[in-house]
Amino acid sequence: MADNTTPAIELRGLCKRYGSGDTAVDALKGVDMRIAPGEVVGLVGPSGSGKSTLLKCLGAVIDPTAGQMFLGGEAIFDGVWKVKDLRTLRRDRIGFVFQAPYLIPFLDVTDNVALLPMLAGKSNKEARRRALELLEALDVAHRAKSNPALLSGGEQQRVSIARALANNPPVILADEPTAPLDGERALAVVKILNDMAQQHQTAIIVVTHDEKIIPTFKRLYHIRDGKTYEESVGK
Ligand SMILES: Nc1ncnc2c1ncn2[C@@H]1O[C@H](COP(=O)(O)OP(=O)(O)OP(=O)(O)O)[C@@H](O)[C@H]1O
Repeated sequence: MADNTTPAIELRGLCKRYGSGDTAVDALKGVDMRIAPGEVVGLVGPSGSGKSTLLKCLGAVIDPTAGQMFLGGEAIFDGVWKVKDLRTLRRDRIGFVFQAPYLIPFLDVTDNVALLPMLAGKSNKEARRRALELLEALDVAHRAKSNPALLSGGEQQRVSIARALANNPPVILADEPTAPLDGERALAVVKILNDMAQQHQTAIIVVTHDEKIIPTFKRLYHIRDGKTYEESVGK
């Protein structure tokens, strides 16, 4: 990453300890990371190495124990949370894509995507316009009025990506987003994430075990025993 860019995400010495005393587990032991706006990086590591813990800290779902986290140059954690309203931080500044799409079954596809902008204060009409624009971009607009359960796995995952992008967050955290998809669909999802990152200058971290997509990352972070190691693949 170029040194003169303010990173979209920066971690300095991030630590997470679960529990205390004899049973304490140090899941993150001083993690450093810098990710530029528009960059998509992979995060790989064996089971139990700390991948989920890192995403949960970054997503403000759990509290780190020590270290610093910055979003767009702003310290959001520095030993303690520096932002008062973590719910708003999660809603407006971080998009999540999970292994399972977790679409709401009683809302149609458009409303699944429009829900977050509505919660963020957009009018119904504006939120639905934004949702349709994203569904169009993700090539799933023909399913806009469908019940999500009727979509294929690949279509559902594209809808969940549209939902993650709906509030235009500067950061997207994707946890095994291609795990249930076959090779072609997995690569299509990675291409969408890369295109979206470029178009919107979104920084994206993709946690993955998926051998099909690992070679597509220009930068990979390996995590082992709570420490990260960077690999520049230089595609
Ligand atoms: N709530 C918790 N309480 C105590 N220990 C935990 C908790 N969550 C995770 N751990 C421990 O922290 C370490 C890192 O776990 P984490 O789930 O972050 O790994 P991971 O790399 O995501 O693993 P996987 O690929 O299997 O999902 C492991 O030793 C795990 O047992």
